[in-house]
Amino acid sequence: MSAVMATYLLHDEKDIRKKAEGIALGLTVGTWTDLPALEQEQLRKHKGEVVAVEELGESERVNAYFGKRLKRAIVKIAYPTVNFSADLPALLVTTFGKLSLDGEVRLLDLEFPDEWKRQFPGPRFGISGIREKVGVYNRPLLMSIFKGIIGRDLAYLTSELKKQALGGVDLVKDDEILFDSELLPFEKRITEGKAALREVYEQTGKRTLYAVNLTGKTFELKEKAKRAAELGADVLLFNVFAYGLDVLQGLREDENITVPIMAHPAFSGAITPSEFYGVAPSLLLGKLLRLAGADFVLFPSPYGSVALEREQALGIARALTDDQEPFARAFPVPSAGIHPGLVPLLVRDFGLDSIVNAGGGIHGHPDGAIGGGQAFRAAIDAVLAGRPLREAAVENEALQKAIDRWGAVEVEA
Ligand SMILES: CSCCC(=O)C(=O)COP(=O)(O)O
Ligand SMILES: [Mg+2]
Repeated sequence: MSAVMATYLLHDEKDIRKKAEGIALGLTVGTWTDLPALEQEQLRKHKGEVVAVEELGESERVNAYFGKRLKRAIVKIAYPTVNFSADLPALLVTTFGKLSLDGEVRLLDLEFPDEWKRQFPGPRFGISGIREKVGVYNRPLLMSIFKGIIGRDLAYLTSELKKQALGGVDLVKDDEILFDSELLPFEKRITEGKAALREVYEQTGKRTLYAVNLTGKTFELKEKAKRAAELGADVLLFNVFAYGLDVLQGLREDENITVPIMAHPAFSGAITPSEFYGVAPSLLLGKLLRLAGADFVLFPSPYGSVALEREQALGIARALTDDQEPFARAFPVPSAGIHPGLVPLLVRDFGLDSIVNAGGGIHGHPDGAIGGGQAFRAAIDAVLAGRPLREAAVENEALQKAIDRWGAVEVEA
């Protein structure tokens, strides 16, 4: 029988096995033992199965509602795929729909049969396709984020874009809080942004991509994205958790929108952080975003200003890049509060196939965005050459200034 396996963390259930059986039945056929034999036979192929129950110790933290630590157990339940259609809303409602409202229960993972998974698109471009677009194959990519753009005009945007590109970044993205305005209309950001980046390319030979924020009402997004594709947009930034995973998939699958998609984690913090509730980050930001078709996924790094536990951040990156999956690999983009002095940690943890991404760490450089980009590029080169940042900074003024400002973390070889 083809089934999706869900792994949950349950808390403080007096009889965990009974609770697990209740979930498996409640989310599939309803009652079971009270049914006549014939009905049981008819419903057998639809019935959820409790596959494992493993009791653990107490929770790490005190639960705010109960005011105490809670007993925990891992429970695995198999849901027959015959019960639901091959789309993410059906999957989520089956495995964690009303269950997400039912006390201290957290969804840790979903495992899919291969043939079921293959009904999803995965990233259109993935890591290798994006590398081809920027022509960079041998190092982590560098991305900067527009800051201080709200309330400015197109002339300001393009001059800031040029500075970031001149600093040597591979991509520049809109901040996720930049929405369309009269001063900064969507289509003009694409066309004028492209022209600005072409100028820099002609001057330096360095190609830089611009990720424009695709925003607005859900049912207008596709037309807007199609127009972006016609205008030659490089990348679409997308606040996927404000819209839903299925909207991302809809954009990815549209053959008139052959533009890479960069998923931003805004709003996912409403779902992932609790030890007791919600969905594990590796599943939501890793496995499901890749399944739905994100080419890049931003998430909080373990070191910056909005930190995620290291194991959780690594779990997201693993889910995005695991080469056993039948999908293109997606770029992990650990973000928030990143400065050049953190590059050794980022490369140690996320490797070459990742993106170093910074807003304040680029624009806050004493020499502005050009110096910021140069400092990051020098830091990346130093780490790949196995050199301590402070040693490399002796020959690189931009890196030295960044270290003077933010410090540097060295990592044991
Ligand atoms: C929480 S991951 C997204 C990071 C982000 O959107 C951002 O603007 C980071 O900016 P910073 O100045 O902290 O690099
Ligand atoms: Mg941001």
